[in-house]
Amino acid sequence: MSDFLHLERITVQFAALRAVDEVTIRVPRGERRAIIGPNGAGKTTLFNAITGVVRPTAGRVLFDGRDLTRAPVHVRAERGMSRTFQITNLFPNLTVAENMQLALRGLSARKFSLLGPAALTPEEEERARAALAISRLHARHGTLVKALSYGEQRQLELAMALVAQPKLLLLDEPAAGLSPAERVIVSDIIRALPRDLTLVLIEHDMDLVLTLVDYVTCLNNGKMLVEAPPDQIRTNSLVQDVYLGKARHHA
Ligand SMILES: Nc1ncnc2c1ncn2[C@@H]1O[C@H](COP(=O)(O)OP(=O)(O)OP(=O)(O)O)[C@@H](O)[C@H]1O
Repeated sequence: MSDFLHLERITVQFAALRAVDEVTIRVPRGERRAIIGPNGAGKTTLFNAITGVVRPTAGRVLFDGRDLTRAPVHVRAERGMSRTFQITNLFPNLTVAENMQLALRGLSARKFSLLGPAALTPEEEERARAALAISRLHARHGTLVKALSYGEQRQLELAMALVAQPKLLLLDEPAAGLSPAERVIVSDIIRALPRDLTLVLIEHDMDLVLTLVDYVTCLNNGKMLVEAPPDQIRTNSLVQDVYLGKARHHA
């Protein structure tokens, strides 16, 4: 079977720094993949190269049978990529439902209408309802975003990414800044996502991430360090060295 997402020798150079250095990753359809690595390893830059925020200096991004290396962000979104961000991207003075409506507008040609916000079609209503249900926010649809807990705001970001009905969902540190109880909720939500949805996620919390994914790519200094299933990553001496090495460095 051909790879669903194939990053082929991706290099991203910022002046003298190679933030990503000839990284090749193949993710089959339906796989859940984590990208881990210490601070500055190149995880976010690689994510940005996948979604089109950053143009690789060299290499190719192949997705669902197409070469999207030069495609702009919106074309990748149309082809089925959706992502969440580390920083929150919501409208705090609008309700959950209104934020969902704006996410849907962003996907629709009607976003350029001069006639003001048209009502959602029944099909869009159903998509919003389903995305909120998966993200366990269906009971909060009339709540202002600023009245949500931080964890619920992260759940709403997930719902806004899901409403696009993506084929590939990219999650940028979904558990960052969450309390232990909120982490449990978010990881349960991720675990319960449809199995045919391909997931790539960056996460610093190694204990959490290793329970969520099928396969792990560990980067260090922009380079591929190790690729292995979670149980092998836990005991891998190279991975332990880069994490413990950084921990000693920061101590
Ligand atoms: N736009 C940019 N211009 C210059 N250097 C950059 C830029 N973006 C990232 N870098 C550098 O590239 C390297 C990789 O950064 P990146 O944010 O991809 O790492 P990361 O693994 O996501 O780190 P963290 O876990 O801290 O978020 C770092 O040295 C960073 O300072």
